[in-house]
Amino acid sequence: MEKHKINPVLSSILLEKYYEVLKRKERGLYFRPFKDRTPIDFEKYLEKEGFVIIAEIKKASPLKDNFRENFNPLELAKNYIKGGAKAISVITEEIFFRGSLEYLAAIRTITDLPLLRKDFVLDPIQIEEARAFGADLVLLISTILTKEDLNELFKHTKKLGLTPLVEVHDEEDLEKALSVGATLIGINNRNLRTLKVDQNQSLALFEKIPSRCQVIAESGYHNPEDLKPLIKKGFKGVLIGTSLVKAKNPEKKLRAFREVVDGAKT
Ligand SMILES: O=P(O)(O)OC[C@@H](O)[C@@H](O)c1c[nH]c2ccccc12
Repeated sequence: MEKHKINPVLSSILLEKYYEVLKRKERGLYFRPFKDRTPIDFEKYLEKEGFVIIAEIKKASPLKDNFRENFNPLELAKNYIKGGAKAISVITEEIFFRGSLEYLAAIRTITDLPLLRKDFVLDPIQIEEARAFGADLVLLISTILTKEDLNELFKHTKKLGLTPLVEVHDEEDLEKALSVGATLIGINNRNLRTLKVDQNQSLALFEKIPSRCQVIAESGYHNPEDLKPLIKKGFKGVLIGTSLVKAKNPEKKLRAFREVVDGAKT
């Protein structure tokens, strides 16, 4: 696939998002349950934590419908908390991932852990939503944004007191992220143009990131042993979705990942 040809699934998602943004702008944002809450400074939080596991609430994906029977986002979040998650990522995209902003707000009522709004953010109004529904962090995906848009969204996120997690997949994405001043970077092992996952992507791209940045590895982690090379290299954390959501016992699965993290400390 040519570099700039966007995957048809991704272009459908982006089209849906433009439409959602238009609807939101027309309707306005009236329900703002957490508008007075002070968000957590996630970069400071990371400095005092060791390697963190960010556990993701992910009902489905464009490639796989419903990862678990009887999906209950609150139950899952409780399992993650008991299993030792240091932050929770909540996918809020509704059509392809079957997520919801409601899940985000509901989870905020049961925990003080940092929460990430995971969506395809194209417009500042989505950052206002994230803040209103209890998020601390917002994912900004470098691949789908121009440098100008990334810059505007990055500044807006900071202005609202939230932390931008800028997601990159390759050097071109990274160059954009660094040019807007990103200091918290997520390397997605999944190429959003081909949808293929390669764990080596994180390890390779890490080398190109200046040491002032804190780096999180994202996607495709199923085996606890896979965290060892990340910890050794100096990653600050990992984002895990599918393997936890699919697990019979997500709390136990998370504990297995945690054991590798705790073991690496000694
Ligand atoms: O389910 P996985 O392979 O553990 O991956 C989680 C997370 O990295 C993935 O859901 C993700 C990373 N970047 C995204 C952007 C949009 C939607 C989803 C994502």
